Amino acid sequence: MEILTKYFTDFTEKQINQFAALKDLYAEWNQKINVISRKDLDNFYEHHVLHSLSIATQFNFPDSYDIMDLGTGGGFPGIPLAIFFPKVRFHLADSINKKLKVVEAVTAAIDLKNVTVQHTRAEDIHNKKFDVVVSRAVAPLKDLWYWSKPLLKKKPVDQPKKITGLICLKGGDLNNEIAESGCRPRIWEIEKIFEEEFFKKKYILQVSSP
Ligand SMILES: C[S@@+](CC[C@H](N)C(=O)[O-])C[C@H]1O[C@@H](n2cnc3c(N)ncnc32)[C@H](O)[C@@H]1O
Repeated sequence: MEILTKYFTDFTEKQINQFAALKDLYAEWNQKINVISRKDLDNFYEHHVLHSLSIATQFNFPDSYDIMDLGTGGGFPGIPLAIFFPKVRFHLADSINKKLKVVEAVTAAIDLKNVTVQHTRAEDIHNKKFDVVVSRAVAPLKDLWYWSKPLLKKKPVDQPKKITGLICLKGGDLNNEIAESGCRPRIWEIEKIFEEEFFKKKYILQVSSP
């Protein structure tokens, strides 16, 4: 937990309690349904929670936002972001239903009211639109953008600064992946935000809505 308060100093008591409860909840649920690797469980707050919250260091989502977490698995980055932005609505979708059982159990246990879940492939959602799609460790940028584009609200012409589009967490050498995607994402190096070794060569990418 200290690694969170090292970088974020304005949590409410409710947020502190919610973040603090996560580790035991995931340790317990992970024995039944594997959503995070055993090794990562030892570094749970750094590898999962802080990594997810890197997005919150660069984007201050307005309360009116609807955000989808595409391929949320056990709830990353969606659950940490939903705790961080308690008035923003988060829709966590995954194609594997049993992982969503973990999301439902965790959100219920910490009384996180701004999260909905959907068992679906992203490409099968046709009746919802979002201000932003977030995603971590799901697919190459090309596929993520292909799936996200129809799910995104159009960028209003009179609000050029509005935060829009696909915001995804990626690692390693991105040159080929970006070239193959045909997108021109904005890129942030997480190692410039958080000093821990884990964040070397990890990036936040944003492709704005058309
Ligand atoms: C490696 S896991 C990552 C889970 C989570 N985002 C995280 O970072 O811990 C990838 C997840 O993406 C989901 N997934 C892959 N393609 C998908 C799609 N087209 N629509 C919805 N979920 C998808 C998989 O079911 C899996 O749970």
